[in-house]
Amino acid sequence: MNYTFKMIRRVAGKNIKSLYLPIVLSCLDALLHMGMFSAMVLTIIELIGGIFTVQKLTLYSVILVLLFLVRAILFSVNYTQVQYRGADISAQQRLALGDHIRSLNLGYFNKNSIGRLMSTLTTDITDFEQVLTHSLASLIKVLFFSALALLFAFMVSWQYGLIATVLILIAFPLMRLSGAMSQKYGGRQRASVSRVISRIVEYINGIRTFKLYNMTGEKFQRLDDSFTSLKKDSVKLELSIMPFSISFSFVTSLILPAALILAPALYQSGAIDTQRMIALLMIGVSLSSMMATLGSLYPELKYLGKAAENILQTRQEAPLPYREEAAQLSFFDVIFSHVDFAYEMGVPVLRDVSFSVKPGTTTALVGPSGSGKTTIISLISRFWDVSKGSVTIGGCDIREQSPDVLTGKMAIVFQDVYLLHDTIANNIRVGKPGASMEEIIAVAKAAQCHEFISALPDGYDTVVGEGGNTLSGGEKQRISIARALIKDAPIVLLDETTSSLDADNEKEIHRALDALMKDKTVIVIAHRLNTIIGADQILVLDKGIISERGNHKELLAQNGWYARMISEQTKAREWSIA
Ligand SMILES: Nc1ncnc2c1ncn2[C@@H]1O[C@H](COP(=O)(O)OP(=O)(O)OP(=O)(O)O)[C@@H](O)[C@H]1O
Repeated sequence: MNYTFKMIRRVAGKNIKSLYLPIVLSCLDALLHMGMFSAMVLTIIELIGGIFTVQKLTLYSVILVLLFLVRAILFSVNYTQVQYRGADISAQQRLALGDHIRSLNLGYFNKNSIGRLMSTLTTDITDFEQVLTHSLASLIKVLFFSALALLFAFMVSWQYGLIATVLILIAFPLMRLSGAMSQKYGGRQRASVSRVISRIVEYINGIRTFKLYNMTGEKFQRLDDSFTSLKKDSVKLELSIMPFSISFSFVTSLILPAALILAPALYQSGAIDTQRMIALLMIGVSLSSMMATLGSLYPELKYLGKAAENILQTRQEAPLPYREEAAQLSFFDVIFSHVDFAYEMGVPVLRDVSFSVKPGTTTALVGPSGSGKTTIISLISRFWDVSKGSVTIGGCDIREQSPDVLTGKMAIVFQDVYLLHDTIANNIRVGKPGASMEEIIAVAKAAQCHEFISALPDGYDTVVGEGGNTLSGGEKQRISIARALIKDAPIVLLDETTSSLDADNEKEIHRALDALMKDKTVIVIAHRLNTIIGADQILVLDKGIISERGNHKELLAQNGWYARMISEQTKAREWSIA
């Protein structure tokens, strides 16, 4: 239990204070519960003793009603406070985790499935809130009440107190075992839940492909398998806890028969009077019912405590390091010096890459698929850090810069445009939060998308589907260029996408890109070589090495890969025109 408490304390941090009120109120409730219990015992004792009067009946009734009212008030105060604090804690935890996840190296997302992250941000945090606001307080109340009941048992009859203590001591290891099982198999079941979430996300994202290949329904085996394994792990969890829970319940349920046998025996031997006998029986009933609650609460708390462990694991992931007092970026050349990089140890992706890009110039990256072009862009934006060598901007090593500051200086247009499920205006505004409508329309015009946006029934207020599903590829692309334009960042990183567009769209996108690239430090991944003929510098990558460099003319003169590709693409164009 110590471990679970430690985990909860570490995750809760200063939120641990939220526990104080529910715990104090729960203990108070346990005391009042005990008061009601005593009033009932007295009533029964007096009824049996034949000394019950109307005055006493009135007195006990008033006491019981008052205690009931106070408990009801306490309960509603506690309940509303707990709901309020619980929602607050969840929101804080989610925001803090979201912030933390944003600061992590992209390598973290390679190692961890989306399902694991989603279940940490949803189920784990909700479960943690449940621990903090309900389960722990309930556990403490049960323990407090049981301790009081046991104390009374000793006061009424030390023999019964001793028997009840021995039974509880025998039952405790069983309870701990049920908790250990809950922790072990609960962890596996939680991992299964993560896998199911991953598969569902995969299924929804790929629904078009799955339909095309008739892989929907029962045929999407990976989804089915994840459901089956979740079912198995859930059953295993229940079955692993059950023997210990049942044994615990069996041993603790003996507390009541022990009272039923011992109380009359002690009474007959003259060791206790009628009142004590009745009190003993009532204590037996309460104690065994408290133990039954404890038997289910303890493994539940252990299961929920696992959520704290998952949250902590994510929080302990080290963010990208940077120096708080790093020099401010004011000059925006980009220099790669002898850069080596590998996503996985022993699999080099870039080797000894050196080049520089001056402000106001354009450098194009070309080369076969998998040669490392996107990786170069990812290193400039610090999605990853180099393994060897350095990348500097304005003379500063980018590893000293906070990722937020760095990406603030960059406008990035990816091949796969992601638009939020929001209005077109807000999607453009992502580039400059708080931008006015005039600014948005100005950049939309420059990005050649004002016309088609204005033609939509709701214009800039049109809500696009998540990922931008309701727009064409070219339209999404131009909106993403408008978003980059409004950011007006000094460095522009482009993954050019004209290959899948028709001629009109391509022309429009090029006009939009010209506006975006004007006077900036531009690095562009080019798939169609005819689009980069005017670039100041062209770097040809081959298996992570720069194999050719120069401008269009110089590379043609080198008569290497670039010259060959230009001639092939020219031939292909001639054929398509013919
Ligand atoms: N996140 C990743 N984890 C592991 N390996 C990766 C990752 N991203 C890319 N790679 C590998 O690194 C190599 C370079 O990939 P990169 O995407 O930089 O190539 P590229 O030249 O941009 O290719 P393309 O033109 O097809 O987009 C490839 O072998 C690729 O499989």
